[in-house]
This record gives sequence, C-alpha cells and structure tokens, in this order.
Amino acid sequence: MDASLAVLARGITKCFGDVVALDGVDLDVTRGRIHGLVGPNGAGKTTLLGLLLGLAAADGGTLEILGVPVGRALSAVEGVAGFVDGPGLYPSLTARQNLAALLSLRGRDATTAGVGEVLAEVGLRDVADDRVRGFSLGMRQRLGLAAALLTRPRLLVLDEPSNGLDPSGKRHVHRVLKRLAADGTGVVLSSHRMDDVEALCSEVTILTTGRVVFSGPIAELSSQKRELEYRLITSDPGAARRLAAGADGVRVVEDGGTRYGDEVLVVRASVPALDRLVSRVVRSDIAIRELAPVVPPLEAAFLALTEQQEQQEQQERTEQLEQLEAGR
Ligand SMILES: Nc1ncnc2c1ncn2[C@@H]1O[C@H](COP(=O)(O)OP(=O)(O)OP(=O)(O)O)[C@@H](O)[C@H]1O
Repeated sequence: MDASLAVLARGITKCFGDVVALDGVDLDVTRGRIHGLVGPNGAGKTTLLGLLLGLAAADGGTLEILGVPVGRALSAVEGVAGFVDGPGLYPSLTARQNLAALLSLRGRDATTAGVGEVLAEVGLRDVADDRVRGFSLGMRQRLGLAAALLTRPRLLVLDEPSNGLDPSGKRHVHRVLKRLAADGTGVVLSSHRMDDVEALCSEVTILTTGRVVFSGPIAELSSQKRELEYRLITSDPGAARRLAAGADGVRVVEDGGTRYGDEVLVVRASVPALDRLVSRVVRSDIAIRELAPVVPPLEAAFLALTEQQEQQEQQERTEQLEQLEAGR
C-alpha cells in the first residue's frame, strides 16, 4: 500500500438482503487531506464509513486502513476514530465525564490526558460540566468530535459532522478538521452540504446507488471549461446587462429579480468568458457588488453526474424489460 494513503479500498461490495448498498467501490483517502463523500440519500455513504470504522465487514473487495489489511473481524483498526449515525454518548453524564469515561475505558487517566483542551478545541468549554441530556444535536456532534480527538487518530471518519451546527460550532469543527489534516491525519467525512465540502475538502468521491461516479481532486469538478450560471450585482444594472448581451460566450439567462433592493443579472458563461465580461464591466466604471455562481460548481457537478447515472439506470431497466417482453 502507498504509505501516503490512509485508506485503500478496491472493489468493495456490501449487500443487505436484496439491497446492494455498495457495488464495487474504490476509494483512496490520502493522509493529511480531508476527503468528502457525497451522494443522494441511500447512496451508500454511511455503509462505506461504517466499514472504515470496523462496524461491519464488506462482502467482497479489499480494504487496507493505515497500511493494515482489514479482514472480516468487526473492530476498528488502531489509529481510526469517528462515528456514524451520531456519536455514542452517556446522556446522564456531563461532557467532561463522558470524555473521562472514554479514557478510563481505554485505561488512561482523565486528568492528564487533555480533556479540557479538546473540549475547548470544539468550543464546549463553557458547557463542560453540563449533562449531555440537555445538549443540542450540534453540541453532541462536537462532543463526539472531541471524543475522537482524545484518541489522537491517524484516520478520522465522520458521518455528517455538520448536522445541527450553528455558524460558531461550524467554525470550530472546520478549524479542528483542518488542523488535524495539517498534522497529517486523513479525514473522510460525508455531507449533504456542498458548501461545507467545498470549504473543507481537497478530494471528493461522489456515490450514487452504491457506485462511484467521480473520485479525485475537487478542483477537477470545477473545470474552467464548464459553463455555469452566475449572479451579478452591479452599480449600473442596465449598462451591465447591455455589456453582457454583447459579450462573446456569455448568455443573459433571465431576469434574476432583486436582492436587498439591487437588480440581479444572471448570466451563463465559462470562467474565461466571465473574466472577460468582468473586465469590461469594471473598465466601464461600473462597480461589482456581488458575483457568485447561482449553483456552486460542486453542486452543479454533483447534480449533473447523479442525473446522468439515474438516466443510465433507467435506460438499463427499460432494456431489461424490453428483452423480457421480446423473450415471451
Ligand atoms: N442495516 C441495514 N439493513 C438493510 N438495509 C440497509 C441497512 N443499512 C443500509 N441499508 C440500505 O443500504 C443502502 C445504502 O444506505 P446508506 O445508509 O449507506 O446510504 P447513505 O448514502 O448514507 O444515505 P443517507 O444520505 O440517507 O444517509 C440504502 O438502500 C439503505 O436502505
């Protein structure tokens, strides 16, 4: 196994009865990187993360975690931490007591092992002595992350870590994950929030119905050639619209309505064509107040790839039906 990889999975399959949850999945997670796992509901994300945590065994394929070949035994490889379906916590204990209990289960002394530090790191210092029973979903998620941090993981596996987080909680979690990656930990997380994935991850795997439809650097998904719709707010909407209408490679899409009283122009263009338009707008002494993709590049790529896969599956089903009918 390449020493730079925290996870090397090849041809992983996993079925639950008739349901094929994972169908030949390959996954590389690099140490020191944050890898996003995205896909529609039921795509197999949690199942795959559960395999990495040793909560279930694959039916087929090969899996190596931190250089250790994973067999059929249900246990986490040393150095792996994280959770799926929310962290396991004791509701009647405080946040601090939960972490102390975790440490004593591992035979370590809670007072010297940095409980206070990890609680501060995830932004829970002020509620360290409150019972977990009263914690919100976001607070529980952060406590679960603190518990994982205590084990100093070399691979961190998180299912929907942003669930229920307020902006401050999200900032803490993002900071912690980036710090871990900078220290060399491989992080793999699933998320339905494309903005989170874009903000955090350098690599992404897109799963649909148990199959990988894309895996690689996130930058590859926002190819310069891909045309996207952009929202443009300027100090002179009429003049900006005229410039856009006359620009090569730019199409004015629709009346974008207004935002905080400013008229919004929506254009469809590739990045180079958009760059040329922006230069012309600025040279015409028009101020740009806002410029953003209507649908962010990762989400646009995600929708395009998953729709393509759905169409392909629909076509396969139609062909099977036609063959069945022809054979009657
Ligand atoms: N324990 C189980 N028993 C039966 N079927 C299961 C089980 N776990 C998962 N499945 C099925 O396997 C498929 C993949 O489920 P999984 O939870 O991995 O998807 P997911 O991508 O995490 O979905 P979501 O985004 O909704 O959390 C689904 O069809 C699901 O119904």
